[in-house]
Amino acid sequence: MFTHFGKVGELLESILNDCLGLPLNFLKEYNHDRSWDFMVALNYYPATNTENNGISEHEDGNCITFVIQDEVGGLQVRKNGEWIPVIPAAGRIIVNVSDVIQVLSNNKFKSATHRAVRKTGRSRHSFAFFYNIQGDKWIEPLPQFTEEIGEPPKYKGFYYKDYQALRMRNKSHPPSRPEDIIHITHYAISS
Ligand SMILES: O=C(O)CCC(=O)C(=O)O
Ligand SMILES: [Fe+2]
Repeated sequence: MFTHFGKVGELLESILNDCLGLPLNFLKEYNHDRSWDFMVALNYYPATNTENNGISEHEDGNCITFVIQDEVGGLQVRKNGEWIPVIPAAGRIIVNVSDVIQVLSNNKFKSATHRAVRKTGRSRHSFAFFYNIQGDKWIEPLPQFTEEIGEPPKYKGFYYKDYQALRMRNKSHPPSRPEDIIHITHYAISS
């Protein structure tokens, strides 16, 4: 299954490549190392009356994420400030664009803001596959979305592993102030 997801990721990446108008196989060649891909199984226990967030609002830090949720549902995506429930259906795979694509495309494609909300009295299970990029890759807005079209870059460049380390630190040493949690905006260039 893991290898199949990697292949589906490559296919989706090639579709994104075309949608972004990049040269043929550009993303495939840029992101050819599959060793940082990973998959997790998630269990969410029934919500209580006081707490129901299975996983709070966030964007994923990788390239493309696949989510498979069970029939209980609960995944929600934010669109124009509203939370839209992702209705579960057998065989359905949800695809989220994540932070690396947002940076490379200089915000042409946005990283999906999503969360999982537990239902009162129901347990929920999901899988997430993170199609990733190797840690030593330098990530910055591509010239096709900046200098070639006269747009300023919206992000400073960074090594992917440094961003991942900062995100891990969010978890191992959660900052007391929510505004100190590291998001991709950490690298944003204010205009
Ligand atoms: O459980 C889900 O439906 C989503 C999980 C998720 O967003 C994540 O692990 O990043
Ligand atoms: Fe996520």
